[in-house]
Amino acid sequence: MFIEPRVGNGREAPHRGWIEVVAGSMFSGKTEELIRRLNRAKIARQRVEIFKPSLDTRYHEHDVVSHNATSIRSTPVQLPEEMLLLASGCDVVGIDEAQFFDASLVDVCNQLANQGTRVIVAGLDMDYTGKPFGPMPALMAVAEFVTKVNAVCVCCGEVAAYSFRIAASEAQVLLGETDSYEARCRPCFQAGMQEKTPVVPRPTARQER
Ligand SMILES: Nc1ncnc2c1ncn2[C@@H]1O[C@H](COP(=O)(O)OP(=O)(O)O)[C@@H](O)[C@H]1O
Ligand SMILES: Cc1cn([C@H]2C[C@H](O)[C@@H](COP(=O)(O)O)O2)c(=O)[nH]c1=O
Ligand SMILES: [Zn+2]
Repeated sequence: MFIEPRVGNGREAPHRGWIEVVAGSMFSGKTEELIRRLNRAKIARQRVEIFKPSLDTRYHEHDVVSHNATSIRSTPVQLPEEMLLLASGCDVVGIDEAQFFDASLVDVCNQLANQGTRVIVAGLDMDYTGKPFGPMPALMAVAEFVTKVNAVCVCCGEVAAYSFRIAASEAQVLLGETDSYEARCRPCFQAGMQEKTPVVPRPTARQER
């Protein structure tokens, strides 16, 4: 479990701004962990703002909702820059589904942290092909704290770090849940990807000539 960092060393003015990233596959508990940290900040009477990309309307227009139905009020935004205005005066900013934002999210998070805001970002580290997703790798590089969470493989019960797409689309962005994705461990993900790869017939000796 993530323990909230203490600020300052007692000898100088404490510095409060930093970036935390919660990354992992689908169903790994990223949103639950984000909500847990934000609720604790609220209990500590800190001013909290939560954002999500406006394209993610799967469960609710305004709420961030986990697969386990826990939820928290959020503001959908199209561009990361909108957060700078909307979050002015906040102690803590939470961002869910960060993989859907463009690269400017990294600058925006840095700006917020530099001005003293605690920024907590949750998102998919990899897309359905196993490639790094959107601004997530860059955010993990600049963050002070990175928590990687895993799901349970639906095929074998092992630790699942991959989101395997069972729907037919090859677009990088395809909103969905268990209808379109499965949490899978490395071997089960690889096996599934191999099954998807079309078999190219080997040329016969006659065709090779
Ligand atoms: N394969 C799975 N592995 C782990 N949790 C799962 C799985 N399928 C469904 N869940 C549920 O999803 C919850 C996590 O949801 P959520 O926080 O929304 O994950 P994420 O944001 O990473 O997609 C778990 O507490 C559990 O109830
Ligand atoms: C792997 C993958 C996922 N998506 C979509 C599917 C869901 O709508 C979100 C992830 O939500 P979660 O809170 O992490 O479960 O992302 C996608 O568009 N492309 C992908 O490759
Ligand atoms: Zn498996």
